[in-house]
Amino acid sequence: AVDDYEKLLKYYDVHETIGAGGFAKVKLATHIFTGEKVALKIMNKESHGDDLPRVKTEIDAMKNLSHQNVCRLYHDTKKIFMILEYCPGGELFDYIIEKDRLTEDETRMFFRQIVSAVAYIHSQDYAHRDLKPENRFIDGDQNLKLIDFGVCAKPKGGMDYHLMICCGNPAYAAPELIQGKAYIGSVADIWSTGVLLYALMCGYQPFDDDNVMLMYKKIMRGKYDMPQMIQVDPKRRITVRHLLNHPWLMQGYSCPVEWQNCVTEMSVFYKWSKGSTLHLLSKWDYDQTTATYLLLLSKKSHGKPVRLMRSSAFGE
Ligand SMILES: O=C(Nc1ccc2c(c1)CCNCC2)c1ccc(-c2cn[nH]c2)cc1OCc1ccccc1
Repeated sequence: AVDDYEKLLKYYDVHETIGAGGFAKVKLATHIFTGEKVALKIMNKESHGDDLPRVKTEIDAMKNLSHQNVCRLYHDTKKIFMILEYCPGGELFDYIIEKDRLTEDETRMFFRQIVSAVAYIHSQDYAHRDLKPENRFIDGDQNLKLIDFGVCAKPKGGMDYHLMICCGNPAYAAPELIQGKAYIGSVADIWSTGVLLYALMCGYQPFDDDNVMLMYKKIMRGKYDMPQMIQVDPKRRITVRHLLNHPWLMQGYSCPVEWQNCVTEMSVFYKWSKGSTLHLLSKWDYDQTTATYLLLLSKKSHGKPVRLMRSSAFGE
């Protein structure tokens, strides 16, 4: 690990430690060639590397996920050091605490980003399984970034495959998950996202109790009439697709939540498979495909919707 660290110092200036958790500590760093700030996550010695499946799960997942609301992994060295997207806003959890609770408009602004990230990872056949405010960081432009894919699942049999492992924070865990039943990861993610929405709006969790068993009873009871996300019956729970254009989420916005990243947006727009889109892009022919992709990236970096239109519907 020491020589790995030495190698890292050729490319990054490492600064102070800003956070330390169970598995790792996080230091601020600067990527020397670009001058861009990054976060350096260092796995703890004893729990380092591949003998901890969680680290491998997290790194493999982050390598397959590229989205404006998912924290980017830029570089990993043999599962000990991870160079990650810089999120100076810290945890959404702390943000809610210090603001007590958010206005409806601010909640909607954040929640659209939360739903966008969930829709995207589900479209890539990943279920996060530990969605909570602590796993959302705010970057320098008030964008939310989803982190911690340590317990995520990419079921071999696709998203309808039933999972068994019970994981995540009980306060955000779906009823079917805490009952130890076989559950569908993406459906359980919707429950957690519903609990998160409640916490954003109210400043406290819907099902809370110091006694975990009493909390479980509250979760099982459901306690709300006409719920769509914290719906106890997983079969009747709203799907993320229906969330994207839910009236409450559309209020004040002209369009449904964009969840595609640039490649998926292009493949849908051109009606190409993801594979051939990636192939055409990797040729860098500097033809209209290259232009479309680079201009879409530029739109995204300026916080504009990651969307392509056939007609000149963008006005001026
Ligand atoms: O960039 C990150 N954090 C971060 C960077 C700068 C600042 C702050 C925080 C807040 C504290 N004041 C200084 C400004 C940052 C990025 C990615 C990840 C990460 C991605 N997968 N796993 C971890 C973790 C990060 O941090 C952890 C943290 C540190 C202090 C508090 C809150 C959170």
